[in-house]
This record gives sequence, C-alpha cells and structure tokens, in this order.
Amino acid sequence: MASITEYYAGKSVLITGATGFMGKVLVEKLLWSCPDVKALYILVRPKAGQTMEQRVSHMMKCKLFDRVREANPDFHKKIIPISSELTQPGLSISPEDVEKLSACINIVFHCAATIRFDEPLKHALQLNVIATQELLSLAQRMHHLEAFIHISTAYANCNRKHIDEVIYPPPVEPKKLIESLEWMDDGIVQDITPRLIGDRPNTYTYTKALAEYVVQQEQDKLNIGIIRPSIVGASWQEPFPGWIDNFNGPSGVFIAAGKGILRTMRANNDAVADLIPVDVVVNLTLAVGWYTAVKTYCLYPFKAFSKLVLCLKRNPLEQAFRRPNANITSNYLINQYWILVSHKFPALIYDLFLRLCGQKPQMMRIFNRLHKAIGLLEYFSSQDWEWNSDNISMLMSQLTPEDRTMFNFDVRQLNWPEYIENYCIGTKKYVLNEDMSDIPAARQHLRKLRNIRYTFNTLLVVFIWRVFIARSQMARNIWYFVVNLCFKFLSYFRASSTLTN
Ligand SMILES: CCCCCCCCCCCCCCCCCC(=O)SCCNC(=O)CCNC(=O)[C@H](O)C(C)(C)COP(=O)(O)OP(=O)(O)OC[C@H]1O[C@@H](n2cnc3c(N)ncnc32)[C@H](O)[C@@H]1OP(=O)(O)O
Ligand SMILES: NC(=O)C1=CN([C@@H]2O[C@H](COP(=O)(O)OP(=O)(O)OC[C@H]3O[C@@H](n4cnc5c(N)ncnc54)[C@H](OP(=O)(O)O)[C@@H]3O)[C@@H](O)[C@H]2O)C=CC1
Repeated sequence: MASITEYYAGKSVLITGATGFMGKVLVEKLLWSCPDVKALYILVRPKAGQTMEQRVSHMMKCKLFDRVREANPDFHKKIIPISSELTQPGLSISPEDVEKLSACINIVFHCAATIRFDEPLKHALQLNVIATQELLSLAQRMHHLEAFIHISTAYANCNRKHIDEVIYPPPVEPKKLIESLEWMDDGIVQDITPRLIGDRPNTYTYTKALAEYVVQQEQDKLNIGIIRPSIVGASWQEPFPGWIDNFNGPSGVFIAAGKGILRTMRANNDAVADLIPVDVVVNLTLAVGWYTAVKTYCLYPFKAFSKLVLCLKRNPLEQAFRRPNANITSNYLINQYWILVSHKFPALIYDLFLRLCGQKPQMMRIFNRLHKAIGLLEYFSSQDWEWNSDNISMLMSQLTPEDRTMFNFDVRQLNWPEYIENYCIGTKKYVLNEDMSDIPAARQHLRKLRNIRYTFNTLLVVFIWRVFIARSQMARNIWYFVVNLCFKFLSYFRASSTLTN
C-alpha cells in the first residue's frame, strides 16, 4: 500500500468548511505534508460583506499558513475556491463548477456544519442534514471519487452512555422529518423542538446523528468514512503548538476564567473534558481518507484535563476583571451559591461603580451571556461517556513508521499539562491577539487586583464588625468568647512547647 503522502500525490480534494477552525488546519496540513497533492477545491460562501475571493485571500495570509508560505510562496495556486452556499438547493454551485468537480475530485472531506448549540432546528437540519444529502448526491456524480469522509461528532449519540463504532438507528427518519418541517412555521418548530430532540441536549447533536444516518445510507454506492472527534481544542504540535482561533467549547471557558470573570462552573470532577487537539483530528482525518479508499468504518478519540488556573496565572490575559480562580463543582446548589457570590455580586458592585462614574453599566450583561454559554456546555462537562476506539488502533497498525510520525494521532504521547499551557497561550495570542510582551504588565494588573481584594475584604470585616458586633451585646459576648478561646489555645501551645524544650 502507498504511504499517506504518496496516496495524496496527484489527487484532487474537495473540502467543505475550509474556512472554519478544523477546515483551515486540514488545508494547511495537506499542503505541508502532501506537497504533491494536485488541487484543493474548497466550497466557500461570501460572508460579512466580503466576497469569496476576499475571504480566501484573507485566510491564506493567516499565521497558520506561515510554514507553507515559506516553503512554497505559490501555495495559493493549489487552492481553488468554488462559490457555494450550503443551505441553498444544489448547494448553489454553478453547473460549470458541478461539471468541473464531477470530472476531477478524488476525495471529499465534509467539515462544514453549524456547531452552535442554540441553532433553530430548521436551520441546523438544513445545514447539517440536507446539505450533507446534497453533497452526497454531488459525490455520486464524481467519476473518480475514491473516498467520502464525513466529520461527525463523538456527541452525536450522547444520549447513550457507551458508544460503539457503529451508526445507531436515527431518532427519526430524516426524510420524514424534513418533509414535516417544510410546511411548519418557525414558531411551531420551536415549540416542538424539545419533544423532537428528546434526550439529546441540543439541535446540534440531534442533527449530527441524523447526518450520520444519511451518510450511512450511501455506503453501498460510495466509500464512506465517518470521524467522530470529541471536543476539538488548540493544536498540539502542528503547524505550531497552541493554534486556536475561536471561542467554542473550552476556549471560551479558558478566556472567561483567564479574564477572572468565570469563577465557578458545573462539571464532573472525575472526568472534566474529552479534549482532543485539532492537529490530531486532522492527522486522523487524512489517514482515514487514505484508508477509506479501501475500507469503511467510523472513528473517534478520548479524554483528559488539568491545572488550568495555574497556567492562566503564569500567562495572564490583559485587563482581567478579577484574578483567575475558577472552581469546578458537580453540586447544583454550590454552583448557584458561587454564581451569586463570585459572579453576580461583583458584577453588581462594578456596575454600581460604573454608574457612579457616569458610565453605562455592562458587567451584568456580560455575565448573563457567560451564564447562557456555560449553561449550554454543562451537559457535556457534567457527564462521562465511554467510547469504543478499536478502529483507531487498527488504523495505527496499518501506518508505515514514517506516516506514524508525519500523521501522528497517537494522543498517548501527549503531555497534557504542557498542552494546556500552550492552549492558554494560544487563546491569548491568536484568539485575543494579545502580545506576550505585555505579560509583566498583566501580572502587575493581577497584583493590583489582589491588593484591591485584600483591601475590600478588610473593609468588609470592619463593616461587619461595626454593624453586627459593636451594636449588639450578644454579638459582643460571642466575640469576646471566641477571642478568649483563641487566647487560651495560644497560651496552652506556648506552655506545652516550653515544656517539650
Ligand atoms: C472552570 C475551570 C475550567 C474547566 C474547563 C472545563 C472545560 C469544559 C468545556 C466543556 C465543553 C464542552 C463542549 C462540548 C462540545 C461538543 C463538541 C462538538 O461536537 S461541537 C463544537 C462545540 N460547539 C460549541 O462549542 C458552540 C458553542 N457556542 C454556541 O453555541 C454559541 O456561541 C453560544 C450560544 C454559546 C453563544 O451565542 P451568542 O450569545 O449568540 O454569541 P455568538 O456565538 O454569536 O458570539 C458573539 C460574539 O461573542 C464572542 N464569543 C462567543 N462565545 C464567547 C465566550 N465564551 N467568551 C467570549 N466571547 C465569546 C464571539 O466570538 C462573537 O464575537 P464577534 O464575532 O461578534 O466579534
Ligand atoms: N469544534 C469542535 O469542537 C468539534 C467540531 N466537530 C465537527 O467538525 C466540523 C468542523 O467544525 P469547526 O471547524 O469547529 O466549525 P467552524 O464553525 O469553525 O466551521 C464551520 C465551517 O462550515 C462552514 N459553513 C457553515 N455554514 C455554511 C453555509 N451555509 N454555507 C457554506 N459553508 C458554511 C463555515 O463557513 P463560513 O466561514 O462561511 O461560516 C465554516 O467553514 C463540524 O462538522 C463539526 O460538527 C466535531 C466535534 C467537535
């Protein structure tokens, strides 16, 4: 069998979602490790006032492509953008482009999706299921197609505790659901959504489960591979450690904790997050693409976590609201207590301060958004799943030693504390665009916040003393009793240590 690099040489690859987090890393890795790949066709839509061409040219200037640009300044010639809006019939690809793609594509990587947890069902269905169906129809017209790789999620079947490498029966026949929702207005769909998604937490996991089934239906006609990554985080090694460009999942949590806003979160202390670096997922995806040309199956990865707050203190973010100090608890009431004391109370005080300074209050609004976002993650952070991953071991055993290094997806070699440190630095540098040279100033700011906290606590104690103790005889008696007791203890310890000496 050819090695992975040899396999992709001379191949034309179609990628959806290439402007997204994972898609960009996939494009970069293909160009870097498979320099003889013939062409990368990417489906792109105009967005936010930018044309397709402007978006692609902007994307190629991104720091992520530095090493590829250095090795081959003309690398952009291999990237061929195709205008496409996935929510439109026929993916709104022009007939000429359909012809072109049908004639040349060898491998399809389908990464595009809406990954929002609060997406209205109709839109999530349109993009995650109907667009997948449309892409599969297009794939069937491709004369030289060798593999169709669909990126799903490990949480597509999160309503189960143990998840095997199989496609489970869908919660509903996708075709019937699509037909029924077609005539309903958005209000009715919104009302029935909770009943439809049943024991899944959101429309995202529900529609991703339906998409897997839709893909499986084509397995007799196409060589299909399905990948189920868990929570995809910053890069481990490639193209450099810590690459991340979004607020999704853990990144938003790290940033909110680093800025001192997030102080409490509901999570299962034993199994915090099934985090997987994006470069590992991309290496796996390319290996699956190579292997699927021969065989069909699905795959997914694993779990770990640790000392985040220390990393955030070592690499502080600029202008933090408070010092990073986030606690995890699985207890609902304790979490609510800390939300009140550590989130809402400081926000109220700060907003009061802003009002007194004649400024618009803003902290409560920020916290309300944070609570919504964290609330949506809670389902995933408070539970544990067991995943079967025999296919990963099997695939690893098929790789040549060179491929095992070049397309490494063996996370057993990953040093998690080092990875989390790079992840924190990555969110600082690449998501928030903060400069590392500002770290001394950020540390100074944290010291200032600590002093403010000490001063505030001292004033609070004095206040309590004045209000409750100095004005009540009973409080005074209790106070004297406590002080007396402490004094006696001290005298006892002093006496006993003198005796032992
Ligand atoms: C405490 C100790 C630490 C413990 C660590 C534990 C970590 C556990 C983490 C558990 C994560 C579990 C994730 C499970 C993932 C499943 C995996 C997948 O398959 S799928 C993949 C997973 N999928 C996901 O993770 C999707 C989850 N996200 C969503 O569904 C939505 O973003 C939303 C509903 C949360 C907010 O909607 P909405 O309010 O409408 O807000 P928009 O989105 O429209 O953004 C508006 C603006 O705000 C910006 N911004 C956004 N977030 C944050 C943030 N946290 N902060 C700051 N800023 C943020 C954003 O950039 C934008 O800026 P601009 O462009 O306007 O300038
Ligand atoms: N991130 C994660 O933690 C995980 C992700 N996954 C899966 O990985 C895949 C990629 O995720 P990720 O890269 O994080 O997601 P992103 O949100 O970063 O990227 C989504 C991509 O889909 C494209 N897209 C969305 N809507 C349309 C549309 N209407 N027409 C054309 N293109 C569209 C986006 O294009 P545009 O730039 O134009 O918006 C973007 O390129 C998804 O299938 C997701 O389900 C699975 C597990 C975890």
